[in-house]
Amino acid sequence: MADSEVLSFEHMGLDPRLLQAIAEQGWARPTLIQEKAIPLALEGKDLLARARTGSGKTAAYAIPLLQHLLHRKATGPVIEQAVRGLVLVPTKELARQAQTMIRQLTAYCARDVRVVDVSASEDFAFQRPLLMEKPDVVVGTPSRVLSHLLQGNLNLRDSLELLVMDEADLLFSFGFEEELKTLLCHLPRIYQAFLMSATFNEDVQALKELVLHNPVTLKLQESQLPGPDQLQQFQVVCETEEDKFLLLYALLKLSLLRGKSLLFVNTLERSYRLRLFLEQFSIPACVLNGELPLRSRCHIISQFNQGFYDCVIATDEEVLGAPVKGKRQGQGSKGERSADTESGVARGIDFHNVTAVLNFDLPPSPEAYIHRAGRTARANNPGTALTFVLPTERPQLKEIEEALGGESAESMFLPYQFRMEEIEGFRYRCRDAMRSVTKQAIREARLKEIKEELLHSEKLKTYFEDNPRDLQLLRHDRPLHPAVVKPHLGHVPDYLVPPTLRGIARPHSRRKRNRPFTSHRKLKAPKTQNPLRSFKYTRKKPKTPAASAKCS
Ligand SMILES: Nc1ncnc2c1ncn2[C@@H]1O[C@H](COP(=O)(O)OP(=O)(O)OP(=O)(O)O)[C@@H](O)[C@H]1O
Repeated sequence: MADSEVLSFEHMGLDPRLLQAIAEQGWARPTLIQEKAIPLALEGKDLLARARTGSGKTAAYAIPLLQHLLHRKATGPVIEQAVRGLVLVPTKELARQAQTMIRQLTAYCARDVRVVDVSASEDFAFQRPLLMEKPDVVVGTPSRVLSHLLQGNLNLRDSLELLVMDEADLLFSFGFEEELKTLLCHLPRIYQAFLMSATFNEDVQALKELVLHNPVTLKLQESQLPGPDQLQQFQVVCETEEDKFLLLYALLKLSLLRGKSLLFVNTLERSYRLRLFLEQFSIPACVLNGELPLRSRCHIISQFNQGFYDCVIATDEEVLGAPVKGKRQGQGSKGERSADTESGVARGIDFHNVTAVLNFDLPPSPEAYIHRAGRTARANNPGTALTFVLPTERPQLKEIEEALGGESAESMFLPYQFRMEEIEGFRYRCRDAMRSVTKQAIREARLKEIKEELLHSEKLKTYFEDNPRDLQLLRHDRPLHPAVVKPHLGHVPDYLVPPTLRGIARPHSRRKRNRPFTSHRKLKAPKTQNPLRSFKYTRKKPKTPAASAKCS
């Protein structure tokens, strides 16, 4: 649709205070899902909305929710203060993110619309008085909201008018089913409801029947991920596991991969393995997983968004409850979740300006691929996703490709041609580093990190509340296993840098601690800039062996 035909926020009949907040966000026009969903929601329709990752679904439900509340207060008879909006999300990080977005949108009407995230604190006693004040909107995970309902801290039966379920496909999948069903018994018979997600599965269908009444289904025709002009998707076949480590080493150590990157692995164990491996070369990285305390997780995300770290290693493995073997992400481990189990902590998180997502391990399902790759190329920003594939994993990659792009003749994954023989000189040091990362070292590192983060978490709670500036001194990428760090490996001798890369490789050196990126590094990558900048991809076989590794 041409720009001129896009319905603007100004023409949606929104409260001026909302418009002011939207303008402050710098959003010139609604995204496609916002343009379609907001008017329908304002008409009072139930919505089942699927739109691609990073397309602004949070505001697509938050804006009509807030408009409804503001309109109700401004025009109706004086009404009793009550909780009229409920936003359910599958993880605590998402609850925090949703609350933040709602707070930003209510910047000019904060007195009229109050929001409380009930997942933010472990402490029920702390939340009870907040809920007694009857905030207009409550945000939380189903289990937390249900606990408050059962304890009598929250009553929705007489007041709820609007229910939102974000990442709806996950809400049922990770054992929330029973809790959700019980929770729904505490809601009134009639309310407006929105179900939102980037991916739908049969659980969404079940939820739809439980909560929606004659909904409008918005399955936007756009693909589940941004198009190739915004998101470039590559795959690289690595012959062995060792090749994966070697290639990653070269990409990071020679700064062939520039900007902020998210590395995805399939298990917690792998995330620490990778971190300890990189650590030996003085390549700092944080690990982000659901085993860490919530405050640490949120702090890592916030620091990453502020530019403190180049590299975060994330896992979408379910933690604290045994992951269910052979189960796809987003598919039912129903009823098997322990009270605090959460799904992958990166799901739905709005990481800012990620230039590249690296699937160091092949995602276990097409849904997992979508949600991982969707952490880059968000809003209008460009991004790159690079997937490492072992020869035995080719059939799974094909499955992902077919699920995403159909059986179109042209592969959606561009081959990332890399001449591994050029980095053979690094193999010995990589092998050596891999050998140092024993199971014992991983166990110790994991334990150490948890202990440290629990300590941090307490500090974050008390001291840093009064000294927010000091938060910046707390880092999550310090070496976990100093005993295995080999200072000489931090240096890359010139003779090891492949001749074809000499002009472009910038051997990575550990940055000074406690410093975020200098301001120029915070800048977004220009649209045309490919973070995997040192190589060009070719759809056809290169004519000469060197043709695939051209300097940009
Ligand atoms: N109209 C808009 N114009 C520009 N940017 C926007 C607009 N609306 C939202 N955004 C930005 O887009 C980014 C992604 O938004 P959001 O997190 O809501 O995406 P999402 O669709 O929920 O993604 P996911 O499916 O991954 O959870 C955010 O940084 C948000 O500030």
